[in-house]
Amino acid sequence: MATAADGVATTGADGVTAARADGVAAVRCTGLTYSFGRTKAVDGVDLRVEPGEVFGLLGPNGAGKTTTLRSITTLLPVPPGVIEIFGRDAARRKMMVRRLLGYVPQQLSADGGLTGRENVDLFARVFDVSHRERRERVGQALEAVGLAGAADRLAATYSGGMVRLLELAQALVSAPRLLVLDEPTIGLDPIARGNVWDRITEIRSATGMTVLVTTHSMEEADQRCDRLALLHRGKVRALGTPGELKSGLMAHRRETGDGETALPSLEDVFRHVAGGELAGSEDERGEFGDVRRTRRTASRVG
Ligand SMILES: Nc1ncnc2c1ncn2[C@@H]1O[C@H](COP(=O)(O)OP(=O)(O)OP(=O)(O)O)[C@@H](O)[C@H]1O
Repeated sequence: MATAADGVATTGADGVTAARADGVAAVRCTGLTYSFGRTKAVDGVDLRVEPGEVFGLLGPNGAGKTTTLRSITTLLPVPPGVIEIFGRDAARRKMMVRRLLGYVPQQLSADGGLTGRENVDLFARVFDVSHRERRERVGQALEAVGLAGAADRLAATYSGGMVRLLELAQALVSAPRLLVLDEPTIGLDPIARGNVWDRITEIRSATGMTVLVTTHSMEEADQRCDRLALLHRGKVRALGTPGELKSGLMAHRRETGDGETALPSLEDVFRHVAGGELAGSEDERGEFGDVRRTRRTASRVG
């Protein structure tokens, strides 16, 4: 199984290989550590996300995924030399780094009392999109996520899937090079989930944008991500393409002769890596697979 945090993806958008030639990573974390009081949320994470890839961060509840994303997006303070975004130090050049990023947090970032267009326009102003370009960029972002027809309706009337797409448009309006998504499909039904991912995939293909995403869905991770890192208790426990992770576990099983010969699933890999903690779905830290959380994006807009 691939465990080195500096592994290189073998799959990705057409632009990836060329973009890698200059050796500058989209995201590079070196020994990222972050504590909340006595809780070490992230504990020495090394990560390298290549330009143009869809990189998934997985792990049980409390593994440190959101803290990692919030550090990368400069929302949490990190010392110089720990995080670089496209070669820029996130601590020393915070504003420059922020201009390269689009971020869709877990928490609701759309205002139900505004129309879809007004919501996206608000983000365009916050991200300092020039007045001259703003109208066109807002229209393009709404078009890219398939909300052009609903743009002038109040967001409060949107379905949960439409709200998530609106939040995606908000993050896209500044034309970021790195799109950071914290559980973009949580609380959505399978059709809405597929729709959100289809849009992300289309936009990535059209722009060559790098996507860093957290998800609890093994299926999404397997089908939609070029490479994955499994976080557990604040550390990277496994890293590689979905295929590498699965074949790595299969090879390990053969070596240890545990009798299981079928190709493991991604969930098997994570159970193997995180051990018994993933088994009890009632355990707050161990919950995995389909998260049975009650958060619903639509009701949050209300
Ligand atoms: N603001 C905070 N104050 C105190 N502790 C926090 C805070 N945010 C996170 N933590 C703790 O840090 C650890 C990592 O949390 P984090 O939210 O990064 O995990 P996660 O993998 O994103 O979990 P989830 O899948 O539930 O979103 C947990 O133990 C959590 O309780």
